[in-house]
Amino acid sequence: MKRSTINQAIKRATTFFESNGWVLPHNAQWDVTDFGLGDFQDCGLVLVNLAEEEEYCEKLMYAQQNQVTPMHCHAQKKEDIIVRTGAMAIEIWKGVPGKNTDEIDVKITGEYQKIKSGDIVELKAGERVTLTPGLYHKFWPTTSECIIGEVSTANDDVNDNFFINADIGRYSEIEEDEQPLVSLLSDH
Ligand SMILES: O=C(CO)[C@@H](O)[C@H](O)CO
Repeated sequence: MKRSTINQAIKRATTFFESNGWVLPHNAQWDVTDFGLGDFQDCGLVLVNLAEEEEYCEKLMYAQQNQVTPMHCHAQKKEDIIVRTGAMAIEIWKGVPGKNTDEIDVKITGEYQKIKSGDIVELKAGERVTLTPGLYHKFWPTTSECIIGEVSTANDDVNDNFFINADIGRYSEIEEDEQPLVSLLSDH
C-alpha cells in the first residue's frame, strides 16, 4: 500500500471524525490497512486503537461506502461492532461461510435476535452487534462515510484474525512514496 494512500485516508478520517465531534488523543495509534490486497477503496479500513489493555480494547474505525472489511473471525476476541455515525451492513456466519445456514442467536443492540447464518444485518447509528469468538463476519458502510466503534476483550491483530481469503495479510507492506503523516501501529 502506498504511503500516500495511507496519508490521504488518515486526512479523510480525521476530517470526518472532527466534523462528527470525535476528538482523538495526541498520540492516536493509527492503523490503516488494505489487508494486503492492493485495492484500498474496495477492501480497506482505517482504525485508531484508543485503548489496548490486557483485558479489553477500544477502537474507532472509519470506512467509506462499500469499503469492505473482509470475512474473518477471531478465536479469542469477543467484540461489539458499533455504528457511531452513518450506517453499515454486516454479514455473519456461524462457521466457515457457506457451510452452515442454521439459525443463530445474535445479540443486536443488546437483544438476542434469531438470524440465519449468512444473513446480512443492517445497523444504523447507535446500533451494535455482539460477535462472539468463531462468528465469521464481513462489514461495509452503506452510507458515504461511516464511523464504527469497537469495544472488545483483548485484541491481538497479529495472531487472532482468521481470514477466509488466504491472500490477506492483516498489515500491509508499505511503499514509501512520500513522508508519513503519522507513524502507524505497523511501523513499530
Ligand atoms: O476485529 C476487527 C473487526 O471485526 C478489527 O479490530 C480487526 O483489526 C480487523 O482485522
